[in-house]
Amino acid sequence: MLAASLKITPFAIMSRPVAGVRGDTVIITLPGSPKGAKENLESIIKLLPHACIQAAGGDSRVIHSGGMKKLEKEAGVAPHSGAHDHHSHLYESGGLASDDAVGMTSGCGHHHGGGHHAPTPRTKNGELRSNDLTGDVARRHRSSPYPMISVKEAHKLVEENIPAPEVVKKKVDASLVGYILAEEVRAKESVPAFRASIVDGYAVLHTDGVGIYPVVGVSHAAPGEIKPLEAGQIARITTGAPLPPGATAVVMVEDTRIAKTTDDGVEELEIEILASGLTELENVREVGSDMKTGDLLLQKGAEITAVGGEIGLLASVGIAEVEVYKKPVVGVLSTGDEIVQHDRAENLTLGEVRDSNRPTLLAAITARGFEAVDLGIAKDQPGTLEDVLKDALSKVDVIITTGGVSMGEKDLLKPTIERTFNGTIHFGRVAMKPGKPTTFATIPTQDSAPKPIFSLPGNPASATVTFHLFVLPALRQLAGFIGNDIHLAKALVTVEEDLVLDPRPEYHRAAIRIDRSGGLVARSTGGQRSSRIGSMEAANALLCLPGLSEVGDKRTRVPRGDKVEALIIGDLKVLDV
Ligand SMILES: Nc1ncnc2c1ncn2[C@@H]1O[C@H](COP(=O)(O)OP(=O)(O)O)[C@@H](O)[C@H]1O
Ligand SMILES: [Mg+2]
Repeated sequence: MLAASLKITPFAIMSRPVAGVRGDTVIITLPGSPKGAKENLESIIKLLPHACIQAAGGDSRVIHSGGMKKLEKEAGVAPHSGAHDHHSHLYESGGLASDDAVGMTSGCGHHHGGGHHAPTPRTKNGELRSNDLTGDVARRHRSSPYPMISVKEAHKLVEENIPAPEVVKKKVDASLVGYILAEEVRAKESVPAFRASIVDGYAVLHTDGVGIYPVVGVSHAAPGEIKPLEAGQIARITTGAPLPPGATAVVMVEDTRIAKTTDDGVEELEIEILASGLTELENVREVGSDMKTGDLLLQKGAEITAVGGEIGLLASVGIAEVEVYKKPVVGVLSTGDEIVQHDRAENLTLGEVRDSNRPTLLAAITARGFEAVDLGIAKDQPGTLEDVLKDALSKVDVIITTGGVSMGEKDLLKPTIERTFNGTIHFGRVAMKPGKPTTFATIPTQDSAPKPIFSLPGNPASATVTFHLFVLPALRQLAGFIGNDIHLAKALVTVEEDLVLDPRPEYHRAAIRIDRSGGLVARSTGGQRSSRIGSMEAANALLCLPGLSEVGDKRTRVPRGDKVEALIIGDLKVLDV
C-alpha cells in the first residue's frame, strides 16, 4: 500500500498502515481519508482472496497450483461469488465508511467467527455448542449443551479421531524402547557369521577318531587369520572362537589328555583325543544357525520393549536404524487464575491453589515413554488461552489442558477451541466419576492432520484418572499400538472391603496386590472425592464400579470378597502378610 501511495503523493511516507492476521481473519487498516482509503485498498485488492484463503488455513502450494476454487468452497465462500468478487463489490459500491480503520474479515471469516458472525456448522444441527464469550454472563448456558455419553462411546470417539501414526527412522539404541516397528525387519547378516566353537577344547576333523595328535595352532575368540587344519592335526580353541578352515568338530577339553609338552612344560605339543564317534559339527555353531541372512527378525507392529530382546536381536545382525511410528510429543497446560506454580516459596493468598496437575501429568507422560512439554499455567482470559494454545499447536502433537471445562463463566476451553480455533468438540461430558466434564476435541492445522486436545477437568483426581483412561490410550494409538494394546490392561480383582456404589460409573482408585494364592486383591485408597489428589497416592489400579443406574436397585454396594474389573495403571506388587 505504501509503495502504491508513494507513486501518487510523497505524503504517503507519513502514513503507517498495519496489517495482520488474527485467528483466520485478515485485518487491514486503511488511512482515514476517503481518497487514501480507496487508493490503498486498490493496491492490494487483487491479493485479498489469496490472503484470505491462506489465513483460513489453505495450503499455499495448492492455491498456487490452481486449487483455489476448491479451497474457496471449503473455506465457506459462496460458490456464486468468489472472495475476489465479494471484496471488489464492497469496494466499488463505496461500502467503506471513510473514517473507519477497516477490519476486513476474510471471505472465510465466519469460518472461525470470533463470535461476530454466523457460527460455523460444528454440530449436526449446525451450531456451536460452547458459550459465546462476547455475550453476557447472564446469557450463558445454565445446563451443559454437550450430551452426556458413556465411557465406551467416548473411547470410540477418541479412537476414530486420532490421526494416523507417522513413520520416522530411529537409531537402534536404548532410546528405541517403547516404539512400534513400522516395517518388517529381516536379518542383514547371519549369526554366527563364522563357524564357532561351543566349548573350550580342540578343533578336529570329526573323521580322525581317537588317538594322539599334534597341536598345530590356537584359535581364540578374537578376529584374525587362522591357519587351516589338515587331517591328523588339531588346534586348541576357546568358546566362541572361529574354527580353523578344514576343522569339522570340537572335542571338549574334558575329553582329552596331555600327551607331550615342551621341555619347560609350558606349551602343549601333543594331545590325546579320547572322545570317539564324533559327528560332523559336534560342539560347533554353524554359520547362520541362530539366524540366516534374510530371516524375518521382527514383524511390522512389534513393540520394542525394555525387557524383551528386541534391541539385542536388531543389534546382533548389525541393524543400525529402523522405521518406527513417531511417538507423540505431549504438551501439558494448567488453566485458572487461582493456580500458582507448585514450588512458589511464598505462602498462598486467599483463593490461590498450587498446581498439582501439571507436575503429575508431566511425570505420568514421561514415565510412559513419551516426550512431555511444559506449557505452564494460562490465566482464565480468552486472549491468554488463545496465545498459549496457538504456540502449543506449533510445538506439540497432543495438548492436554486441565481446568476450565465445567459450567463456570471462566470455563473458556470449549468456547476457545470451537470459536477461536475452529476445532471440533467430539465430546464434552462423560458419564463417569470422577471426570464428568472431560472434553476431547481436534483442532485443524495448516500442514498436518488435526491435532487432538484433551481438556481434562481441573480437580486433581479427575485429571489423573481421565489421563489414564482416555489420554494414554490415545497416545499409544498415535505411537502405532493397535487393538487391545492401546488400552489399559484389565484384570479381575477381589475387593477387600465393601465399596458403596455411586449413581455414575466410578473409577475407584485402588492399590492391588498379588496375594499368596496368586490372585489379585484390591484395597481402596480411601476418600474418593475428585479434589483429593491423595486418592491417587500409591494407586496402581482403577476399579470399574458400575453406576447405580446400571445395576438398578439390585444392590447399592460391592460387598467385600466380590470380584470387580480393575484397569491396571501401575506396577503389580506382592501383598505383605
Ligand atoms: N492445575 C491444578 N492443580 C490443582 N488444582 C487445580 C488445578 N486446576 C484446577 N484445579 C482445581 O480444580 C477445581 C476445578 O477447577 P475448574 O477450573 O473449575 O475445572 P473444571 O471446570 O475443569 O472442572 C478447582 O477447585 C480448581 O482450583
Ligand atoms: Mg478453572
